Amino acid sequence: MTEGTKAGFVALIGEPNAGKSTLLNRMVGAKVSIVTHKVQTTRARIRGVCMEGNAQIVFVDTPGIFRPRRRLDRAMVTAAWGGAADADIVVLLIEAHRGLTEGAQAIIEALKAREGAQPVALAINKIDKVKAEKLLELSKQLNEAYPFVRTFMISAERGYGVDDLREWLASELPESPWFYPEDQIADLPMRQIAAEITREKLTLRLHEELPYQLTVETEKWEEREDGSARIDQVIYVTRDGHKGIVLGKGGETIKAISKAAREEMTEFLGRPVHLFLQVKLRPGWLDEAERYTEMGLDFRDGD
Ligand SMILES: Nc1nc2c(ncn2[C@@H]2O[C@H](COP(=O)(O)OP(=O)(O)OP(=O)(O)O)[C@@H](O)[C@H]2O)c(=O)[nH]1
Repeated sequence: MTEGTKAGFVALIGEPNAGKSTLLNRMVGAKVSIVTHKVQTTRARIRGVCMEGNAQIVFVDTPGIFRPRRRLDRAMVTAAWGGAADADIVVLLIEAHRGLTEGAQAIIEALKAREGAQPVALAINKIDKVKAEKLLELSKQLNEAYPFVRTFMISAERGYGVDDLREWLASELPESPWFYPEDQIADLPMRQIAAEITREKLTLRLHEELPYQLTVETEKWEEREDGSARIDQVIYVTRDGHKGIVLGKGGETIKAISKAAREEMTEFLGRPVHLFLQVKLRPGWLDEAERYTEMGLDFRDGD
């Protein structure tokens, strides 16, 4: 079907923790990206697709934009801006209670520096956390800082204002045939979704710096005759000492993580899953090109 249809790409940008994944999940109506309380959980460029009337909106959920220090961080930032560059519309998410932070200011400066760029809409998120007067003031301040084409006040978590934003995005998209079959919600391969699920459980369970230095890969995926799936994954750690932390006393930690991940995968796939996790030491993974490609990032971006 091409007659009267619209389709296009929307990039969600914002500081880490602004609520990009929550907004994406709310718009797409399914758990596509991974939401946790920790910052910087979105490493890969994940897209969700949603239908609004005759329009197909393809979201590019970008990693949080921040000041890059490490090589991996730099690759993430390039991926974030790469997503924005490909998009028809950019939506900048700002946290209502934090306002125009230094980080937000840096993003606005970067937006201004682009040439012939797409329209940028402002979405002030987490409005459930502030009073109305403060919102109006913030909206004025932000619109003075950048010529946003529209301003939306939303709460991604509670769903306030999200329908308006989605309807507006649909109305702005160009006429085009759809990119994906209507019932398809995410183009992220199942193996990668399964790895993201395990990584989310690790992040929730293990605190401080450690989760950041972990990566999960799905090594094998076997469809069984009884309708179940056997999934083998490897958790790579960068230091030998981390292995013990991930395994826990008597393997308790890894067992709990495995159970939680398996339950979520079973629910996601709608059929039984047998999950096998292994922990391996790979000191150099942060610098290995292959790992970056698995995460949807271009290694050269970090140079
Ligand atoms: N109170 C409130 N909390 C929200 C809202 N939207 C998101 N959050 C919370 O903010 C936190 C961060 O949300 P995410 O969606 O993971 O943020 P993100 O921008 O994708 O973060 P990165 O992946 O680190 O870039 C989570 O704990 C969400 O539950 C909102 O409208 N109101």
